[in-house]
Amino acid sequence: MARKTKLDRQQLQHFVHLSKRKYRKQRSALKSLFKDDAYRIEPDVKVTDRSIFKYWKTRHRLFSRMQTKDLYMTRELWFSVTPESLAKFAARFIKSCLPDAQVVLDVYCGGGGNTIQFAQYFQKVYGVDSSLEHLYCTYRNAQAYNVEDRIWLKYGDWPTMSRKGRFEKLQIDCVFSSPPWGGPQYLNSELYDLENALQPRGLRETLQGLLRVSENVVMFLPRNSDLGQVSQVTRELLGNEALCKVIYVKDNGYLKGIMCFWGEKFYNYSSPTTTEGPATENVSPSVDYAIDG
Ligand SMILES: C[S@@+](CC[C@H](N)C(=O)[O-])C[C@H]1O[C@@H](n2cnc3c(N)ncnc32)[C@H](O)[C@@H]1O
Repeated sequence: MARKTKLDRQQLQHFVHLSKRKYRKQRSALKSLFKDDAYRIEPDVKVTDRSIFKYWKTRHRLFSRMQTKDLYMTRELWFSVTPESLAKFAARFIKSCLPDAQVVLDVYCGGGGNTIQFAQYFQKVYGVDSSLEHLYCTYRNAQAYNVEDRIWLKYGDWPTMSRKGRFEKLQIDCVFSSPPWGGPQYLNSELYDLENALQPRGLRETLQGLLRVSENVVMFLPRNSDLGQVSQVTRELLGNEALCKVIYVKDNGYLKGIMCFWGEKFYNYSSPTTTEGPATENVSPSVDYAIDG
């Protein structure tokens, strides 16, 4: 079947504001990406870049449809897409805790690992990223999962959007964020410093901005994150009695990171999930689980 490679008017609608005059340059760059069918990964055609070969070998863990469909990946996305099992877990857990939720915002949406899974469970998903190439990949990947009609992508720098109060009036039910961890060296130190190593802003500023959009916030953070900082920031921003649920998430038996949940509906929810894996640390005010997605 012929692949649709042109960006048409209907598709352009899903790139919020890009039809505006001030985004002329970005619109034309986006058209070129579509026209060139850029960053396409065909099933079973080996990647030539040796540095990403090990990621390519387990590509089905990133996107299960990579085995049968064309997906779209920049070099950076090979290292940073949330594995599908974890993205699915996050979407399902949020849906269980917030059954009436309809609108989710995915800040730092990358190649759509999370956006696509959210779109399977929620009516409308906004994705924000400062890389036009990544937004393009998100849209293409959403097409492979037939959920492109539910996603709305906004190009730009999140700290700037946050400062300007973008998304605050849109009645977002839950905001998810998977910020850059600063490359593979995030594991170099025993304890990951959430104020100084997290990109492009530290935990306090990031969480503060996300809480202005919704009272339900989820962040995907390194597994060696300093939970003392999580506790401190939670208390500072939400009061001494506030809680944050921290879930250790695994993919294929490997610990991939932690998911931090802020919002009453998350910590009052008792899930029928398994609790295997590393010993749970009771870092007040956090509640920890280990879950294999
Ligand atoms: C870890 S990746 C997100 C991966 C995503 N959850 C997925 O599954 O594909 C982080 C993303 O943040 C984006 N980013 C980095 N700095 C940004 C900024 N200042 N504003 C918006 N997006 C930014 C990067 O382009 C990258 O796509």
